[in-house]
Amino acid sequence: MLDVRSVTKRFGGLVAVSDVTLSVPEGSITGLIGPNGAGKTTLFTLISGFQQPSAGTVHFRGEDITGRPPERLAVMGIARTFQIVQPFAGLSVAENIAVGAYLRHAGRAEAMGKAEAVAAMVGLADLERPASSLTVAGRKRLELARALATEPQLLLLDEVLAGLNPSEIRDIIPVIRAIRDAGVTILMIEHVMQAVMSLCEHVHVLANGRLIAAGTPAEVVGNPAVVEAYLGHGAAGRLQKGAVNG
Ligand SMILES: Nc1ncnc2c1ncn2[C@@H]1O[C@H](COP(=O)(O)OP(=O)(O)OP(=O)(O)O)[C@@H](O)[C@H]1O
Repeated sequence: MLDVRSVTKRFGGLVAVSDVTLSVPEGSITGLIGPNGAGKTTLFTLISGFQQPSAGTVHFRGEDITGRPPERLAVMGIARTFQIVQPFAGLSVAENIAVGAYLRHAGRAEAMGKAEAVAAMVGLADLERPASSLTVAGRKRLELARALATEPQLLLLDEVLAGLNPSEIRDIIPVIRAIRDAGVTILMIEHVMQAVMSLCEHVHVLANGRLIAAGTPAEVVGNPAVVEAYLGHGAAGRLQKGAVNG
């Protein structure tokens, strides 16, 4: 469904994303992991049209979409969430979700109807309350709902679990799986490995802007290059020695 080919993004002298090639199969939940500053969010901004790549191309369903603006990509069926959740504080929960629904439903009644259906799917109740009164977990669900209300085929999730406690994470994992089961392909940036392990069929690992590993979650967490990217040079060897000695 999505093909990222040799994509590079430079900010002056800094290469935030360096020659990254990856694909996301239709119907999958694909993970994108890596240490802080690896270039994950930058790669999302390039796929979703918020920034232009310095080099490389992005194809969606075989069509070159490189550099197209986010609003055109939304119409094509690509939606994203943001790491820092910023609901319209003066609007109700339902109205916030309807903002996304207006993409495909011109009338208020229709957009609000769509918002209610999406809210039920992500487990948001009490839709008339102001969005500003939601807890962090509620805001994360709202962020998910706003993107879903645009009726995407491809959903890019940027750390939807960040800031949640373990029981909130356990509660939202089935919601993400249900979204995929409803026909939405998902590419997710995630630091919570428990979620990556349970949700993703395939994971790509970025470090210093480069793709350093790809495979099933079990394969990548056992990959010495991945262990070193997270824990520092020589860590894989030290861990192995510790395991043998211990
Ligand atoms: N607009 C920008 N201008 C200059 N440098 C930037 C810009 N956006 C990102 N960077 C730099 O690019 C690198 C990659 O950042 P990015 O936010 O993509 O990493 P990340 O993997 O998403 O990190 P995290 O897990 O902490 O969110 C960092 O060094 C960051 O400081």
